Amino acid sequence: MGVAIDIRGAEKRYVGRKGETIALDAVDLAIEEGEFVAFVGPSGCGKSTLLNMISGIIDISLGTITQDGEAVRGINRRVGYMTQADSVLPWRTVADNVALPLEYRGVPRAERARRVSAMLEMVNLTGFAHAFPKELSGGMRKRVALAQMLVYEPKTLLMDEPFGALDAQLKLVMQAELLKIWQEQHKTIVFVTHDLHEAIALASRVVVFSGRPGRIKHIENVPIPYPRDVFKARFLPEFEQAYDRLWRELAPEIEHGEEM
Ligand SMILES: Nc1ncnc2c1ncn2[C@@H]1O[C@H](COP(=O)(O)OP(=O)(O)OP(=O)(O)O)[C@@H](O)[C@H]1O
Repeated sequence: MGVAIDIRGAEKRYVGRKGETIALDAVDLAIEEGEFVAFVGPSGCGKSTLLNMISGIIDISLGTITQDGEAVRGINRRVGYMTQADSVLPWRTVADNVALPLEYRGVPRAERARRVSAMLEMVNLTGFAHAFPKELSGGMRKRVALAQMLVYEPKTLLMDEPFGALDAQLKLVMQAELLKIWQEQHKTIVFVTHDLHEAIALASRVVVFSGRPGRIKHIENVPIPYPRDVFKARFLPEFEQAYDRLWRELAPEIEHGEEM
């Protein structure tokens, strides 16, 4: 197993009307192939900025990010990205939404149909191929977004609070499904969340960012073996210990809020 994503001295400065904002400062992190890493930190510490830089949507100001040994320049085609707002189009059916990334890549129609139906089966949406997004529940929409991200088989998944809007029970169901997919398909996952329980239940490492400018403050290895049961994991003593350590690191950052 090698390094999937290598972040070295990463810095991001935004220049706006009010002057310059240092969103991220001197971030060093190597994410191994097949790892599940969670990012936590106060609002505005640059978590989304870092995902955007890994995906190549925005440029890095200083430092380097490499994916599979190659510097990320421009859109990074090796990652699948699920942002907070899902990209499900209301005028397309579920199947046509899932097919979208394959259409962009010029995959022929027959192969598209085959891959879309396999993907819908994987996310338990087979009976909804011809439904429109407005006919779906919140959880089903998330599954469409998940299928859309997975359909072109990226090795690395970037997920920015993908389950943030779901109720607690549905969140657990989606977490369990994601862990299953991660284990079956040997993906590398970088997962941003505000929910410490979610970070510990899913990730092998939890990275805590400080308030702005975002720096890595602490990295916690979660000593809970896989396969994990997200429903039961939180009752393990290892979970509670990890939670205590992480909360001690995170709480002061949240209390200080953003440095204005
Ligand atoms: N395009 C931009 N122009 C100027 N400043 C920006 C821009 N995008 C983000 N910022 C600033 O950079 C900082 C980091 O933002 P970012 O969205 O990455 O944080 P975050 O940790 O993902 O926050 P949240 O948890 O609230 O989603 C914030 O202070 C934000 O205001």
